[in-house]
Amino acid sequence: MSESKTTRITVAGERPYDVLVGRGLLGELPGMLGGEVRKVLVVHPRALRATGEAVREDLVAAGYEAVAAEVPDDEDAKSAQVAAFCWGVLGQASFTRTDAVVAVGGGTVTDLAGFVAATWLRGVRVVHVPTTLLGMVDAAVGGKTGLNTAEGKNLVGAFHPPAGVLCDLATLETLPRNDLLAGMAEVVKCGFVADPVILERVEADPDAVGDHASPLVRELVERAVAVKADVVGRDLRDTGDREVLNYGHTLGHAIELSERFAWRHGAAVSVGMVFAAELASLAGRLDRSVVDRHRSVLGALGLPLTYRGDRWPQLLQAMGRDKKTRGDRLRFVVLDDVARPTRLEGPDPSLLAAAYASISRD
Ligand SMILES: NC(=O)c1ccc[n+]([C@@H]2O[C@H](COP(=O)([O-])OP(=O)(O)OC[C@H]3O[C@@H](n4cnc5c(N)ncnc54)[C@H](O)[C@@H]3O)[C@@H](O)[C@H]2O)c1
Ligand SMILES: O=C(O)C(=O)C[C@@H](O)[C@H](O)[C@H](O)COP(=O)(O)O
Ligand SMILES: [Zn+2]
Repeated sequence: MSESKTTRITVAGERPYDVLVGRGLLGELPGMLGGEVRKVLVVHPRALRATGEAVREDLVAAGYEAVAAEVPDDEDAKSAQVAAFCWGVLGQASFTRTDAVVAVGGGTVTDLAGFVAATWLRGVRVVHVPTTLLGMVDAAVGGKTGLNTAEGKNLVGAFHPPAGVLCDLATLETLPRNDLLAGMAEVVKCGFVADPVILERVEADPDAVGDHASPLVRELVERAVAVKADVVGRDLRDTGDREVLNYGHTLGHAIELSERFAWRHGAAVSVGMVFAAELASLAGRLDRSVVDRHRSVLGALGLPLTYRGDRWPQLLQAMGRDKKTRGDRLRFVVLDDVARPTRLEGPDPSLLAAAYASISRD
């Protein structure tokens, strides 16, 4: 894990692909696009206009016909309207099945661009260039794509693995600290469900976690990508093992809807993990010390641990639309211990209310 070299993590599957972690990785883009590609759509958010344009110009200089699609920042990118705008650009430029999409941005942009690539002509190649920590450690890896609807988070989507992922750590230089720390919620998630060393590293030096240039951040990116690559390599389509990556998301996604998508995803997942830990403890499965550890690790990163008490009825309704729900039976990823994830199926409503009471505030 040296600072100068590039780390390659391969994701297994029908078409294995590489996630590269390092600095100055854009030169790898043509290799990841593959020999057949002639046209490339570069999808980027408004905030990254200069970066998106630089990527487009590099591709033109490398002999591609490259066009850009600038999309809104944040969750506004993940809508059917924005996907339709991208389809329009692809259609106007006559993209064929041997052409490709490149996503340059955070998780919202990789989710959108991945969905556009999954649906254009029923599937063209996509390469992700994540520019947020969350994008690098989670959203760009694994092939889940998604759009939000008025009723909830990621309710529309497809499984469409990328041809490759370039995690260029230099892009984190401009990322606001709050966004870096929100992304760390997903890193901590990987620690709780699979890799306890992540938790030990964060506990040992929480200040370094907020410094994008620290070697610790690089190690955490590599560890989290390794966890995700291992899980999605075994269960791309979320039929079993992959559910563990949804730890904290049942309540987390409901909070995002309740906040009309104004909260960062990682912040909502942070509260969701504390809730899941309390639930597991009340169900007699998880030791209190591990619940306390959730609060101390996430709290040390300045992530939220509580949510509004008055929103419980709406949250409960939104959780009914979670993808793990079967019929009217809510299902939660919970822990028996650190790195021992399991499921809690159809918990009693009083248990859910008690767990929520322990994380709610006025
Ligand atoms: N598909 C998956 O497996 C998966 C996994 C985890 C999260 N997600 C999704 O990812 C999304 C969250 O992603 P996110 O936290 O990256 O949010 P985001 O994409 O909204 O990015 C956060 C903000 O940072 C800006 N930004 C991006 N890169 C920047 C940079 N280098 N410098 C300065 N500003 C920059 C963006 O324009 C945006 O305003 C959610 O929609 C979530 O559902 C998907
Ligand atoms: O990759 C997965 O699987 C995950 O659950 C990772 C999550 O961090 C991510 O937020 C994902 O988009 C949630 O998926 P969903 O199926 O609950 O929409
Ligand atoms: Zn997530």
